[in-house]
Amino acid sequence: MNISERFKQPNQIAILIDPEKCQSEVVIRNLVEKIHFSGVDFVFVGGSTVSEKEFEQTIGLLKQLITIPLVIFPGSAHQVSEKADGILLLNLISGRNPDYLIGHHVQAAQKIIESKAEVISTSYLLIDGGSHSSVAYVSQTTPIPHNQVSIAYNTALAGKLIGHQALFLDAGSGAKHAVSVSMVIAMKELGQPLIIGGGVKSLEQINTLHKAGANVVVIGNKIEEDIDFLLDIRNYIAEKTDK
Ligand SMILES: CC(C)=CCC/C(C)=C/CC/C(C)=C/CC/C(C)=C/COP(=O)(O)OP(=O)(O)O
Ligand SMILES: O=P(O)(O)OC[C@@H](O)CO
Ligand SMILES: [Mg+2]
Repeated sequence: MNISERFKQPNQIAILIDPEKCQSEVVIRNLVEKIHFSGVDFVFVGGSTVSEKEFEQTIGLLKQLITIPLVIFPGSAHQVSEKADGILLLNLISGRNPDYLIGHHVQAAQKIIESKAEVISTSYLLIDGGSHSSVAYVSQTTPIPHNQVSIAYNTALAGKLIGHQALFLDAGSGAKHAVSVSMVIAMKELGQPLIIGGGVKSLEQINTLHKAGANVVVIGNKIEEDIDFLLDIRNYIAEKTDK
């Protein structure tokens, strides 16, 4: 099954590895071992302020170690690699910065074709999560207010009409509040694979987002703070599979 087909499955989890924060080989090996044991569905790799060298080192090692789909979640054109299985070709359509609507894409286009990674064109909406996120800062864009479901819906609808294959709502790394259940439920109507991230720190939140219709819940910071959360995730996945 290719990645865009996999994204349509329910109740999935992706772990985000930010190369900027994961430089030691020992740390990465240990993390990958726990990720495999946990049974999560994807590893996403990317960050808003990653250097090319950090990115290349991390993706090179991950490619050797990872047995589940490795998907690039790039913050800039230099985060493209032939070593990944897929790449989220993000369009930051909650913002109005042309660099994040088409600029980085032009810079990356040749490298993406050469990489042969599966390209998943993705509407990327930044939703206010109660703290100023790195993505908002780097992209110099303003997130959609947390409770403005109709603005988010119309933005995502435009992305779907443009032809994007997936929809990613991100409250921003380390958000105080994850994307709301009412926003997730509203977005489900669009019938696109729905990826939700930012500020998810508990199994309860994962479960609530899954029940609301998120196909993929992305966890970044929580694993950086507490790697053993992957054991809790393992139990969560086992329980879901039993049902
Ligand atoms: C077309 C290509 C190849 C790149 C541009 C892609 C676009 C439009 C990106 C959107 C904006 C952006 C900067 C996204 C970065 C996404 C990401 C991986 C965020 C998570 O990590 P950090 O924001 O680094 O989190 P921390 O602040 O915790 O380090
Ligand atoms: O680090 P956290 O808060 O889990 O966020 C993950 C990701 O969606 C950020 O772009
Ligand atoms: Mg970062």
